[in-house]
Amino acid sequence: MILSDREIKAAIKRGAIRLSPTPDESMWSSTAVDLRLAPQINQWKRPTLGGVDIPIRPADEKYSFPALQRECCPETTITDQGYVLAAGKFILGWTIEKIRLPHHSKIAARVEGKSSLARLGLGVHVTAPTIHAGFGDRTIPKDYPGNPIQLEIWNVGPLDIVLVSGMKICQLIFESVEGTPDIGYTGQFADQGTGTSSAS
Ligand SMILES: O=c1ccn([C@H]2C[C@H](O)[C@@H](COP(=O)(O)OP(=O)(O)OP(=O)(O)O)O2)c(=O)[nH]1
Repeated sequence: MILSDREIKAAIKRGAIRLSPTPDESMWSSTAVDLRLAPQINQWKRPTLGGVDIPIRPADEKYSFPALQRECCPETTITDQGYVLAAGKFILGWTIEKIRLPHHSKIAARVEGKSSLARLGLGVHVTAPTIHAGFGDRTIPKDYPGNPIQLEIWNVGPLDIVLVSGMKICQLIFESVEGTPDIGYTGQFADQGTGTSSAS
């Protein structure tokens, strides 16, 4: 079941969802909360060894997706003039907001686009919107704010689109999970955005 704004705020209050910084009033709608674009973006360049072989990569950290991202997806910063995402281009971005979903809280989320941007051809993920129960919750300290969400930003429209740091870029939809998951989120992106993984 999708949580209403009231339920999301109540969950934040009791610590079942952590979202920081706290969204301002302009970021709320009835069943979602907007998130903003951080200044750091990453652009893919071709790997030196040719194609990408993620499906057959050994489970060794040095061959992992985060390692590939470190090697082939250098970071740049959006300037005050903004970043022009040309028609047909694809970059990775981050949300300013960090999120933590304690897995015992039985809440998961989905990151989705905003219609006003989608109508221009701007997308924020490529078929992978799942934010797992337990995301951002691997680090134990109670006051740990969680991790940012990485956005797969693409422009399929005919116009170049200027991305500005701090703009509302996507929205989060929260869902209640039936039953308590056995495990939290321990996948390869568990530490993303913390400075300890490629995706930071
Ligand atoms: O647009 C998105 C979607 C997901 N995530 C984060 C939250 C999610 O909990 C985690 C893992 O997502 P997913 O399960 O889709 O990744 P995977 O490719 O299956 O990797 P793994 O199995 O290691 O988790 O990545 C993002 O940062 N951005």
